[in-house]
Amino acid sequence: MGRKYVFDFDSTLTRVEALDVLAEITLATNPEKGKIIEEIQEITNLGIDGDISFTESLERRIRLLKAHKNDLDGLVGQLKHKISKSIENNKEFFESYSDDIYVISCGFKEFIDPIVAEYNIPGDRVYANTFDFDGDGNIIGFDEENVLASHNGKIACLKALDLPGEIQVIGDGYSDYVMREAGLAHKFFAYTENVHRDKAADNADHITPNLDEFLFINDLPRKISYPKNRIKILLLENIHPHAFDNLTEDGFSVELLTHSLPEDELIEKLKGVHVLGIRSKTQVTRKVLEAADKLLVVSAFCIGTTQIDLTAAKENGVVVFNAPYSNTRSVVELAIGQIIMLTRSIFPRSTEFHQGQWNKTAANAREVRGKKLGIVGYGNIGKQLSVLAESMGMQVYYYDVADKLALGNAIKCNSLEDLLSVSDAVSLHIDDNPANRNFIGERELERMKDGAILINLSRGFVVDIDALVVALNSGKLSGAALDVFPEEPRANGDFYSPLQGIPNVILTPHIGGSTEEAQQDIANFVPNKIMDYINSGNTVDAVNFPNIRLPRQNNVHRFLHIHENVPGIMAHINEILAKYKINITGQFLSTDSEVGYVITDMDKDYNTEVIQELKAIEHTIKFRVLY
Ligand SMILES: NC(=O)c1ccc[n+]([C@@H]2O[C@H](COP(=O)([O-])OP(=O)(O)OC[C@H]3O[C@@H](n4cnc5c(N)ncnc54)[C@H](O)[C@@H]3O)[C@@H](O)[C@H]2O)c1
Ligand SMILES: O=C(O)CC[C@@H](O)C(=O)O
Repeated sequence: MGRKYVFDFDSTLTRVEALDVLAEITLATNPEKGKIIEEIQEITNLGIDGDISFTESLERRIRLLKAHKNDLDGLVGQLKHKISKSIENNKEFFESYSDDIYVISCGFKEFIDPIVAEYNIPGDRVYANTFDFDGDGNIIGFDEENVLASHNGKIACLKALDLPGEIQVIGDGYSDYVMREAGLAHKFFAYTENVHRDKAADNADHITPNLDEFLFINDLPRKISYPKNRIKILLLENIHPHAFDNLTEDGFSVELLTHSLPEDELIEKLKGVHVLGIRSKTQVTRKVLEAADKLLVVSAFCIGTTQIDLTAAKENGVVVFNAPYSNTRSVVELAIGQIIMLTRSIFPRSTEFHQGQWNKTAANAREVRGKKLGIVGYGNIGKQLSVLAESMGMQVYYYDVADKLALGNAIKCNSLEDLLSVSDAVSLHIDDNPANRNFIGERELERMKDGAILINLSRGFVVDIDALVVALNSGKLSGAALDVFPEEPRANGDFYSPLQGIPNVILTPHIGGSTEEAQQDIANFVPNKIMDYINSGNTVDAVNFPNIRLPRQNNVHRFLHIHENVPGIMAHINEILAKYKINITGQFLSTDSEVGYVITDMDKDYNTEVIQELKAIEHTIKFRVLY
């Protein structure tokens, strides 16, 4: 007398409408294939939404299909590979609840039975239409006596079944919903994993984006403890749409905003959000991190992370990732372009021309070949610039606070002063450490060669802008290119800089890393880090957290425990695990001076009360269960 689960087949158990797949098979060589398939899909949708009678929809489609009995084997073969992802992942539910699961479909038993048999659903619990064949095996129609061939046939079918207990219907179409409307089912779950039909969703008791959510709501056995659609991701600052696609494809609920948000709005928007994605504008302050009680990850879809309070993030158990390499080549290419443009005084010539002036002159126009380029910060960007600049015939000098090996013929300088005094062009590529504020000021500019050029593609606060204005106006420097500024706006619009209007100064709005290639690469790299952490607990490449690379584990449960790094926590965790007689199959610990991160893998069967005890350990920051 327990609960019964009534599943639809097409677009619910499978990702597709089976007759559409059959059409692809039977019309493979038909020159009108595209048109006919479109027509079939239109008719399917009209039938599903109840806009034409189902019988009519079926008759019209079968006529267009021109299918043969032999085509059905091919169809079944293809459908086996088109089972909905979350259905495939939750075979355990179909095994454990086999006796309570029914399929009521307006499709055909000839292809449904062999598919659902693999999910423990026998043919006698599959209610569907059957084909009529002629003597040569051609499909010429269907059994018109079957109630499922008629309008609202599912209602008649379920009524005739007269199932005891609570009945829950899971389907994507209006014909599934009507069983609930007719009072024959207790609940209707609109299944939107493959298709979102407004009419079904609007009338549903629950919208279930996958089977995980359905099983979670009903507390049924399932592959993952917490459905991914419940994990909310907020992406700000116009992050490349590939990131949205990658994360939604993995099942997360993602919201994409084009701009950054100020502190108060961010706090409000982060309510219930588990992952925040930003670029360089959004300030993720301590106040934001302390208010965001659900937040697990902040991801910088760029290199710099000083916009995030990394210490506060760590103290709140929030892991921070970035993309340290993806946009480096784009920055280097821009730097090369700027070195050439400034050395040739191209921008003044271009500006004059735009104003109607033809000024053909060689004054202040030089080749870069043989000139000396001083690179400050010989990291991922500085080193690549070194190689490209050398290949253009420049002599490269570099200075870095860390000991860095020279690439090619580059010459290491022992002090910044040495580099400044020798370079015709100085390019800044130091990191965003706050100690680098006003790194280049009046004194450093004074040390530069007369007529040299300065390029800053690192961080705005690194250069004292007022001092630079003086150096440019006095002719001490012959040009400059700036892509980054001490204060940058949150969104596109008006912007003022005292550098505006000074000749031979190239100003760009922080676009060093803004190329299609870089943004696409970031949109693949960072979501992988997010998914790796959320799905398995990996913190490899986290910028503020002890790094753990976990082995892939099958058929285990995983506890993730983040705590303040004080003595005795590990022992305490293991005491509790021992008390509950938990069979540990793997345990990993990584700490830094502030936090400890312990991952424990264990056999699947355990007393869930252990979770409350582990959460209650003093100094616990965050606790998660994965399986
Ligand atoms: N304009 C853009 O759109 C854009 C795009 C990407 C990166 N960036 C910025 O470019 C900078 C460099 O990026 P990266 O990936 O090469 O970083 P990186 O960390 O690989 O390299 C930075 C190097 O600077 C050195 N350094 C730091 N402070 C120094 C100092 N005071 N004196 C000398 N050397 C110092 C470090 O030791 C390191 O080797 C970062 O600030 C980054 O945020 C800007
Ligand atoms: O794309 C951005 O917003 C920032 C680019 C750059 O400054 C970085 O830190 O990678």
